[in-house]
Amino acid sequence: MIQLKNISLSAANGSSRMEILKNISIDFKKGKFYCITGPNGGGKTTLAKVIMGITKPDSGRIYFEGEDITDTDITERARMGIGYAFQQPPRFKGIRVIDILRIAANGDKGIRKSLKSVGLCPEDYMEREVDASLSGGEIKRIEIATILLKQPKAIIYDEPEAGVDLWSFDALVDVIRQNHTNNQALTIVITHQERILSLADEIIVISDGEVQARGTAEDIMPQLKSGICCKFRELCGGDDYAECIR
Ligand SMILES: Nc1ncnc2c1ncn2[C@@H]1O[C@H](COP(=O)(O)OP(=O)(O)OP(=O)(O)O)[C@@H](O)[C@H]1O
Repeated sequence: MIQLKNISLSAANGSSRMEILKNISIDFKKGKFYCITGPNGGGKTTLAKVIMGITKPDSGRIYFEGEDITDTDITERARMGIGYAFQQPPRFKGIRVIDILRIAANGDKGIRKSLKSVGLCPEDYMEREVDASLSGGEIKRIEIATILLKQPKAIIYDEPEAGVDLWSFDALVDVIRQNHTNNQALTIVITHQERILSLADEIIVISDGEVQARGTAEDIMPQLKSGICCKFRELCGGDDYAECIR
């Protein structure tokens, strides 16, 4: 459904250039649940931004449902049915929560339900502005409600757990899982959380701009836990993965 072919990207680093993504090729299949994990700074968010059309790769091609979308931007990709929940969602001063939900839903249908599904009381939030007054966890949940209303064919969540309290986290994981089961959308979650990783049909480990390992949760989880996953032992100095990313 989404195919990445030989994606490379570098950025200026003083007088030289730093390779952020190194020749990444991944074929994300329709209806599957993927998790992308790996150490901080490994290239996960950059890869998500390349898929969404926020960042253009130096080389390589991106395909969606067989169509080459490399030269399209985020608006076109969203229109085609690719949704992205930012690691740090943007804020819009002067725009109310209900306004962005209405745009997503193309009307009022399902708005209240979507807010409730992410654990927010509609009465408390619909008239609030999507500005700095919302906490990190609140804006993250509102963004997820927006994306679920759009019902994209493919959804990328960038660390949905970030800033969300433990109790709400459990509910949020259920929302992501249920949406995946009900809509059979392609789901890609960038995460460090074992609870989400364990839901994956496939886990892709990205470190140092490269795919270091991939496989089922059954295959990869024990490797992540014992720190023997490819370069992790080297990166962690022998500590286990959980310690490495803490
Ligand atoms: N525009 C840029 N210019 C220079 N360096 C960049 C740029 N964007 C990303 N980087 C660097 O590329 C590397 C990968 O960043 P990225 O945000 O993709 O990592 P990540 O795996 O998502 O990390 P985290 O788990 O902390 O979210 C980092 O070293 C980051 O500093």
